[in-house]
Amino acid sequence: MPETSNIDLDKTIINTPIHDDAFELSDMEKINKIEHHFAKIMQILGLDLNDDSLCETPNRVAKMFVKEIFSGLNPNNNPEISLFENKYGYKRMLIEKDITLYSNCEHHFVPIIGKVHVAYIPGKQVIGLSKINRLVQYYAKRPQVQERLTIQISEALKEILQHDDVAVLIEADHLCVASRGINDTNSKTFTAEYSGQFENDIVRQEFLLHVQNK
Ligand SMILES: Nc1nc2c(ncn2[C@@H]2O[C@H](COP(=O)(O)OP(=O)(O)OP(=O)(O)O)[C@@H](O)[C@H]2O)c(=O)[nH]1
Ligand SMILES: [Zn+2]
Repeated sequence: MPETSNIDLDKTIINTPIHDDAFELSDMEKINKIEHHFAKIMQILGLDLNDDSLCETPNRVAKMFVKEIFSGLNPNNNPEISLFENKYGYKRMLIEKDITLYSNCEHHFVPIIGKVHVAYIPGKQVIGLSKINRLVQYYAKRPQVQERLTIQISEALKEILQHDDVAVLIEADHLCVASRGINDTNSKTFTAEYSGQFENDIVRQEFLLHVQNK
C-alpha cells in the first residue's frame, strides 16, 4: 500500500494572500454571490442580460471561478499525495517534464499558459508521478504570480519528500502581456527554484539538458 502524505499544503508554504473570512461561505454561497456581482458588471458594460446567449453567463462564470479555475483556493481540493518506498534504490534524478500549466494572473485575471518542469532526487521514498502534476494543478488554480507559483510547488514537494533535492522550472506566456497592455505576443517568462543538490552546477545542468532536449 502506498503511504499518503499528510502535509498541510497550505500551512507550510509561502501562501496566497487569503483573508480571514475566506472559509465562511460554502461553494454554493460563493457561486450565488459571484453570479449576482458578475451580472452587475455585465450590465454596467452595457450587455443585455435578457439575450439568450448572455443570460446564463453570470452563473457560468461563477461556477467556473469556484469549481474550476480558482478551485485551488479551497484547501478541501488539495490533492492526496501517494508516496512509495524506494525499494528499487533509484538514486538519479527523476524529471516530470512539460506539465501543462493553465493559471490566471492575479493582477488582471487573464490566463497564464505554459509548462512546468519538476525534478527531484529520490531518498527513501518516491512520489506517484501524477501527484506531481496534481500538485502543480492545485497551486495553478488560483490567481497567481509566476514567482509564487514556482516557490509553492518547490516548497510543497520538499515538505512531502522531507528533503531539499528539488528543482522547479516554469516557462509561461502571460496573456496580460500578450493580449492587452504592451501587446507583446513573443515574450515568455521563465522562473526557477533550485534547492539541495540542484544548487550544484553539474546537477542543475543535467536537469536543464533534459528539459531543453525536445
Ligand atoms: N512579477 C510578476 N508580474 C506579473 C505577473 N503577471 C503579471 N505581472 C505584471 O504585473 C504588472 C502590473 O502592473 P501595473 O502597472 O499595476 O498594471 P498595468 O497598468 O495593467 O500594467 P501593464 O500590463 O504594463 O499595462 C504588469 O507589469 C504585469 O506584466 C507575474 O507572474 N509576476
Ligand atoms: Zn496580468
